Amino acid sequence: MPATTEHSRGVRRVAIAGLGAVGLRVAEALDEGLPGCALVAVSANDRVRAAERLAHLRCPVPVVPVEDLEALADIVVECAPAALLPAIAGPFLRAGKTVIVLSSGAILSHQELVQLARAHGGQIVVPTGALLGLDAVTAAAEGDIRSVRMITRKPVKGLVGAPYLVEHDIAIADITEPLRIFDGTPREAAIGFPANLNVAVALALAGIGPDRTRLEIWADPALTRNTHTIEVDADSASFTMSIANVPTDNPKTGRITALSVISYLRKLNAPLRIGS
Ligand SMILES: NC(=O)C1=CN([C@@H]2O[C@H](COP(=O)(O)OP(=O)(O)OC[C@H]3O[C@@H](n4cnc5c(N)ncnc54)[C@H](OP(=O)(O)O)[C@@H]3O)[C@@H](O)[C@H]2O)C=CC1
Ligand SMILES: O=C([O-])CC(=O)C(=O)O
Repeated sequence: MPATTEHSRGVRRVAIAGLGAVGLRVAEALDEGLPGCALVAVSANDRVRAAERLAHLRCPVPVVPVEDLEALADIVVECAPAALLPAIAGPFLRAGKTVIVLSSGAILSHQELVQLARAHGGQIVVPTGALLGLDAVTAAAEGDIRSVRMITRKPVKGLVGAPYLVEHDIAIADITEPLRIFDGTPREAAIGFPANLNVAVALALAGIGPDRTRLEIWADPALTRNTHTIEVDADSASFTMSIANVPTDNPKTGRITALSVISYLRKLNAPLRIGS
C-alpha cells in the first residue's frame, strides 16, 4: 500500500463561526490560500451583512446558522461571542472533529466540552491568540511550575462595559492615571471580563490552572495597545515576556489574534513546522 502523503490526505474543510475582527481576517487568509485548507462556510449574527462582507473574496462561501456548520466542515474556528461556544463546539466535538476556540474564557464554565472531545476523539485547540509564549509555558508545565503571574494593561476603550466594572461600580471613562481595576485569578476574570481576558484563561490552561495563576488588570488612559506581561517561575526556567497588541476595529481585540489562527492552520500541512 502506498504511503499517505500530504497530497493524498485531502483538503481540510474549514468553517468560521463569527465574522468580526478575527473571523473576517481568517476568512480572507483562507480565501487567499492556506495549503491543505479550504474555507467552506461562515456564520454571523446578521447574515445579510456577513454576505456583503464576504463579497470581495475570490470564492465567497455560504453564510449559515451555527447549527448548520458541522455538516459542511472538518474544522470550525470559533470567534463569536463567548456565550455561543457550546452551540458552536458541541456538534463538531460530537463528530470527533476539531474546534479552534478563541473565546477561551468560556471553556472554564463548559468543561463538558472537554469531556465530549475525549469521548468522541475530537480536539479543542486554544491558539496563542493575543498572547505569547504558550509553547514555553506548556513545556515548563511538563516539569514543575512554581508560579505564573500576568499583568494586563489596556486602554480604557478596551475595557469599558465589562461586567466586573459595572458590578463593582468602577468608573474608568475619565481616569487620568493608570488604575488597577482587578487583582485575582483567571477564573474570576473569565466571569468579570468575558470579552477581555481570554488570554489569561489560555495562559492558565497552559500552565498551573485558573485558580493558581495570578492576574492583575490595569486601565491605562495613556495606552493605545492592549499589553500583556507574563512572568513564569519553573524548575526548568524563569521567563518574563511582554506583548503590546495593535488593536483591530474592535478595540478589545488585537490584530495578532487572527494571525495566530492563520499560522495554526498553515502549520497543519506544513512540511517544516516551527513551534509547538
Ligand atoms: N483568545 C484570544 O487571544 C482572543 C479572543 N478573543 C475572543 O474571540 C471572540 C471573537 O472576537 P472578535 O472577532 O474580536 O469579535 P467581534 O465582536 O468582532 O465579532 C463577533 C462575531 O460574532 C458574530 N455573532 C454574533 N452572534 C452570532 C450568532 N448568533 N451566530 C453566529 N455569529 C454570531 C457577530 O456577527 P455580526 O457581524 O453579524 O455582528 C460577529 O461577526 C470573542 O469572544 C473575543 O472575546 C478576542 C481576542 C483575543
Ligand atoms: O484577551 C483578549 O481577549 C484580547 C486581548 O487582551 C488582546 O487582544 O490583547
